[in-house]
Amino acid sequence: MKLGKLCAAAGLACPSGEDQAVTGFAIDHRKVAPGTVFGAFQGTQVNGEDYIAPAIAAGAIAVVARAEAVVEGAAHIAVAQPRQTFAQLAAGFFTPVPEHIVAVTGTNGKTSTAEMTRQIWRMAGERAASIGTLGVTTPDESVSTGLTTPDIVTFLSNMSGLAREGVTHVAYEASSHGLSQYRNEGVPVQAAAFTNFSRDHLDYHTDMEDYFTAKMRLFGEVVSDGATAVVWLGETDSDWNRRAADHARQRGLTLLTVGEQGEDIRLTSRKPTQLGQTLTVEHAGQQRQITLPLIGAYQVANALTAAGLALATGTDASLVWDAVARLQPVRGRLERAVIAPSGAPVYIDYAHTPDALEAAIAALRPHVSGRLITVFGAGGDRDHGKRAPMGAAAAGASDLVIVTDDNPRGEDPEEIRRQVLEGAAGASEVGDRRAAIRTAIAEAGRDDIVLVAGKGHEVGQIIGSGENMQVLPFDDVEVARECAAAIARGAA
Ligand SMILES: CC(=O)N[C@H]1[C@@H](OP(=O)(O)OP(=O)(O)OC[C@H]2O[C@@H](n3ccc(=O)[nH]c3=O)[C@H](O)[C@@H]2O)O[C@H](CO)[C@@H](O)[C@@H]1O[C@H](C)C(=O)N[C@@H](C)C(=O)N[C@H](CCC(=O)O)C(=O)O
Ligand SMILES: Nc1ncnc2c1ncn2[C@@H]1O[C@H](COP(=O)(O)OP(=O)(O)OP(=O)(O)O)[C@@H](O)[C@H]1O
Ligand SMILES: N[C@H](CCC[C@H](N)C(=O)O)C(=O)O
Ligand SMILES: [Mg+2]
Repeated sequence: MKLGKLCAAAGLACPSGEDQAVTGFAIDHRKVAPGTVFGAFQGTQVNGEDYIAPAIAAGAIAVVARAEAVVEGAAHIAVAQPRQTFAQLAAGFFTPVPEHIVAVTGTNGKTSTAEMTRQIWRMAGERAASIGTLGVTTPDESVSTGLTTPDIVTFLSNMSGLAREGVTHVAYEASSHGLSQYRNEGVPVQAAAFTNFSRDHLDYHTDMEDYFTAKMRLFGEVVSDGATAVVWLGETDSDWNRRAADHARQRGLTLLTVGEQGEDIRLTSRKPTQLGQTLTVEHAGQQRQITLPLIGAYQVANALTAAGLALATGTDASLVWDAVARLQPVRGRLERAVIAPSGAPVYIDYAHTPDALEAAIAALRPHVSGRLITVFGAGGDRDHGKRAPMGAAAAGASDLVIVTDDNPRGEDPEEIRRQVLEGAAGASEVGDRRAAIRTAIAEAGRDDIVLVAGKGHEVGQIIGSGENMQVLPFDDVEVARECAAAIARGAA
């Protein structure tokens, strides 16, 4: 494809080299091959503009960068917002893309909602995929990308790769980092959902308003004109969710509200049963009773939001509601790893914010007659301010709390635990995560439940950063099973 044609498709004037053939796109100079368009971005660690000369030496034919950047020997596509322009240009190259694309944002519930949307489509007979924290999940396989929102080149090449494999429906997870760095756009988005909003990532965003503004780019700029915005409006009023709905209205999107206070999919009752919950839902003038085979109010929110997304892409309503009743658990989200020798079930959950810990504990509470024992920690090199509130959320709602390590990265694990413990009155501390899980399982009696939170589907403990970073194999589900087996054998 010619550079001039790609520029024209993105509505840009091509400064030079119109007839040159573009062979690919890269944002890292080490991935540049002859014929590549290079995006030079100012990052959090380094300035990509410093790599323009080596990128050109490696064969870049055009560079998207600020006007101030020095570009010699290649076309300089000079713009104020290089990340956005690069995404628009690359979108013309990575085609075609699946016909039905939806996105999910919010502090918690993005992965679950995207994955459930994929499941609903699949059960309705569509070839569907999802892109998010769990990686790229297609009808045939699941491949990890390492980030929730991959970089823009990986994102767009995945989209066009999926279309070539015959995938017609994709749900992707739009993290606030991804949205503010223009890592997930350039494709027509037919519908987008907003799940909820609470504290996270204030190491990256200056405050909650800044974090919210990043998320609202989804409704404001990323979705197509005339798209549908699916907004969760739960039992307890959230100003953030109301504001998200207002943003959607202001943009002229079709608003589909879901939840106890939702108008389009209204949840009128929810009764926990032993293996799931019975829901009464009103949609399109009909009342339906649905048996959701998952526990936890939070999974109801995600399942109904996913139903809203599927409906917005034209999936038949009766197929959608039948599928909701057959949803499979999402890996690492209230996943029951094992039943301890005492009879206590051990659940693994990805809760890593104060709000998520509260939601996960509330999900298990109706199922405990004894004590709820929570094991968790907070990630290193991430928002410090959420640590004490996480401690408070866990201590406030559990009967016993063990604070442990969760990806200390470049920080001193003891100091992270200390910050968590500041909010967790009465909690105990066991730094080694395996020992903490073993202690909790050994302590649990027949009527108790153990919740191990923070890592969910993750399979490694990240220790150190930069060149000293190590990922030690660690899977909460496996470790819980091993500890339960060791306790059963009477091993110390
Ligand atoms: C803070 C953050 O979001 N960083 C991400 C961001 O990096 P950045 O733009 O700041 O990049 P940088 O390292 O400063 O480099 C600047 C530019 O120079 C380029 N470069 C750099 C070095 C070099 O030798 N040559 C070169 O060309 C880089 O490719 C980059 O374009 O863009 C990179 C490429 O897309 C990401 O890999 C990187 O993720 C880092 C590893 C990360 O840990 N991100 C986490 C915080 C994250 O993004 N998490 C979110 C949300 C989590 C959630 O679900 O809640 C996610 O979406 O995964
Ligand atoms: N709708 C919800 N409301 C509140 N908490 C939730 C909700 N959905 C999920 N959670 C909690 O958040 C955790 C993470 O869920 P999930 O992975 O779906 O969210 P996410 O938004 O993708 O997270 P991340 O930002 O890390 O990618 C769950 O394990 C659960 O504890
Ligand atoms: N996507 C989230 C994952 C956090 C999971 C937790 N295990 C941690 O390492 O903090 C983040 O990067 O903040
Ligand atoms: Mg996620």
